Amino acid sequence: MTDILAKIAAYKREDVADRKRRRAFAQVDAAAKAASSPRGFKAALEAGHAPGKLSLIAEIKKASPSKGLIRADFDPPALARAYAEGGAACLSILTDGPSFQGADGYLIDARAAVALPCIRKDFLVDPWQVAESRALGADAILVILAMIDDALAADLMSEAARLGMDALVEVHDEAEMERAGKLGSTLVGINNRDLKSFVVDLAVTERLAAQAPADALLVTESGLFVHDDVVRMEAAGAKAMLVGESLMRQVNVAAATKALLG
Ligand SMILES: O=P(O)(O)OC[C@@H](O)[C@@H](O)c1c[nH]c2ccccc12
Repeated sequence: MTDILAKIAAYKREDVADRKRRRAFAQVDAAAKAASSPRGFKAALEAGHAPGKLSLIAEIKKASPSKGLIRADFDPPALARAYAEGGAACLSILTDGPSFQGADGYLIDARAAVALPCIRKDFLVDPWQVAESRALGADAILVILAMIDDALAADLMSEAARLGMDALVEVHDEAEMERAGKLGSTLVGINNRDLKSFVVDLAVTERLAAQAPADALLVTESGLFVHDDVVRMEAAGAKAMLVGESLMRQVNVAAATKALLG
């Protein structure tokens, strides 16, 4: 059986080919350059952490392949405002439709509702998508090393830099952490979830943090539910955290965000 990442990569390549047929690169690039200025995603994470406090990237996610529907009452601008009120430093917005019930419009609408920097949470397999992300207003992109080779990762990162965006380079094991270092990543996310098996284990961050590039800002991703998890991840060396499900399941998202931050 092919894993979910391979399946997603296959439909993304088709989707990008289709989008490229409908829109020339020059058009996307012009839209990227005309978009609202990047808000400084990494800078906001740096400014937001202190001893005893991790910066929060709060995720707007309706559904996922591992959990199915997570939140039925789904209003991205209202969620963005609740996260901002709760103390998030940045937002993450899923734009992938087939697996996460996301949409490009959710990024546009959530970002317009707040002043926080936003990362487009999607699966990038072509530099064309980086300019598209900026055109949608994204302040950062996600580079999932489990999905692509180093040459493509380097292309995505340089395209992000060209457009003034940060790149969050996501790793899940030692080999990927080594690749992140060689790529010169300064914003590294350790995903506690194995995207192939969906197994989540906070010990992944504890195991890999020590191997992170010395000058990188370390983000722990996935599977954080309570403040004790946050304390544990800070002790492991994380400076920021990416949290979706546990906050998306709450009725009062602002209060839950404050409680998680402690
Ligand atoms: O909902 P969680 O367990 O708090 O996880 C959030 C985030 O880390 C997760 O959505 C994520 C991390 N990397 C990804 C890559 C693609 C899609 C989703 C993700």
